[in-house]
Amino acid sequence: MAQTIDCDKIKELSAKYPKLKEINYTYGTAGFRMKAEYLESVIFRVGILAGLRSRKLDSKFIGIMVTASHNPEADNGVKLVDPSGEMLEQQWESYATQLANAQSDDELINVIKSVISQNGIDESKKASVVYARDTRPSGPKLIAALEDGIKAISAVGENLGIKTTPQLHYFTYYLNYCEKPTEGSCDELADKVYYEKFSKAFQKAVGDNQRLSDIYVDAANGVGAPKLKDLAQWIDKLNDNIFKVTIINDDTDTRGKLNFQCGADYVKTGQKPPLALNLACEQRAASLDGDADRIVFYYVDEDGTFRLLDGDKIAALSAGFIIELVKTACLDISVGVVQTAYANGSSTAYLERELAFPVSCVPTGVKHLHHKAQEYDVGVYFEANGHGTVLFSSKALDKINSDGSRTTEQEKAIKKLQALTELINQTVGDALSDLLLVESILINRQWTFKKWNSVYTDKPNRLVKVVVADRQIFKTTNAERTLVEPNGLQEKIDKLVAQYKDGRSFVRPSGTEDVVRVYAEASTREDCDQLAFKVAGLVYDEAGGTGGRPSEFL
Ligand SMILES: CC(=O)N[C@H]1[C@@H](OP(=O)(O)O)O[C@H](CO)[C@@H](O)[C@@H]1O
Ligand SMILES: [Mg+2]
Repeated sequence: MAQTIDCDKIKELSAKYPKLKEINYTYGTAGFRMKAEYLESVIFRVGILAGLRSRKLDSKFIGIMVTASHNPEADNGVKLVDPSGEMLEQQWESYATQLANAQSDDELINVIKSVISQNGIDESKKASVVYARDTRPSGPKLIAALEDGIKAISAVGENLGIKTTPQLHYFTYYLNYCEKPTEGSCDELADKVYYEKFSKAFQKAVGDNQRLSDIYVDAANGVGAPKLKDLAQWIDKLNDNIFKVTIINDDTDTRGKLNFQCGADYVKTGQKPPLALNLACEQRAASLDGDADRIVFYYVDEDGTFRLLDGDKIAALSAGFIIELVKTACLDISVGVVQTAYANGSSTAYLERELAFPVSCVPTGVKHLHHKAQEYDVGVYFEANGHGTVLFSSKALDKINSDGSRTTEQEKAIKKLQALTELINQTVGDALSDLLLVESILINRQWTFKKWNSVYTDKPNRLVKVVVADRQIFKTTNAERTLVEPNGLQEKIDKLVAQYKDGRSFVRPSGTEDVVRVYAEASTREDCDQLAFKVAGLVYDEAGGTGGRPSEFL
């Protein structure tokens, strides 16, 4: 008789992690994310769900990442990763929410049984999961809860220890689809295959070109610091004169430092460098976030102005380079770009009008961008905040990797494209892979940051948070650019927007924080700030603002 789930074992282990009655959990854009102390029961149950998903998918490894990315150090979170390294399938997000909210152990068992029957899961199959965490102090305790969940569902778990989120995504794919050497721990192997792959591809992508000036990388005092250090050493071993990086904010030991006044989110939101980084004119710098899946670049120009090269600029740089190679190689491959409403209006205009790319706008959250990008032969997607990657379809890969008689120039372009397909982490946006991608393009083009920045000029923009009593009352449509509810609010926003030249503003509830976000852009900084302030004030006054009313920008 086929083995069935061991309800007693589940109940016994679950008793260690009772659900907090008052909390309603939701698997949102970033999985589950909140104060770490509320997460033990959730993470225990995520272990169970991963086991079920693995059984459903022929015992393939399911990935689990424990991280809260750019959130404050006291927060934590968890995300599930599907076998090919992509984000969890949508239907299973709702199972995750149902499991997390089961109030009693009996209810938990019922949800498990219902997932099993709805999916026709063979309970006797082997279940395999692979998991990692970032550097947060709450990580070890949550990993212990996860391991109990894995045990409860009788799955086999591979612990990768401390990794970046994209490393976990890549290694989940690797375990399922690449040949795995038998010796050595998975923890070490995950680092080795990652460093080897990306350092070699970088070497290939830069070719014989001259290196550029040194670059400072702010690692947000997170996991990106040790991993980038190792990766840079691997690159050095292949070519010690091509990439000189100085890592700052690399303290992963001192409490309270993670993401504090540093990191990609701080820099992008504040449009200023991390604290304690005094940039000389045109000194190149970049910031990662706490789990190293996002990156933004920046410098200060002659008159002291801070210049941010965000996800939109990364998309423009990479799409522009790729299309040039595709054209030189005379390949019949379409390249499209996917953005969200937060993309700067100038970037969309540049991509559509000057580079003639098809550009789509989708709701916030990488999964939406990723899915849309899969519709192109080559899909370039980046959120403005610096999270993104490039996807090469199998059609594109076949054409890039096929043999044929070619001119020397075409051959060179093909080789570069091949190198890019290896250099880009196609499972998910990856700050370290994106850093190398940008660096290799700039090296090929011999471009300074200033030159890169000059491809188009960002419209002044502003992102504001408004705290309201209930953000769930905000409902949007049109890829989140239009409010449907609260009733009548969109018309009022439209009236404000119409008062500003090139004005654009939209309002949506955050999926990761208990706030409503207001975005505004206009042709001048003054207009933009005024528009953002007015829309934020409108939201506060008309939709249950609490705490302080948004203040004007100084
Ligand atoms: C404006 C903004 O940057 N929003 C971020 C943020 O989502 P919100 O739903 O806006 O809280 O976190 C997401 C997950 O990291 C990221 O995908 C998204 O881009
Ligand atoms: Mg992140």
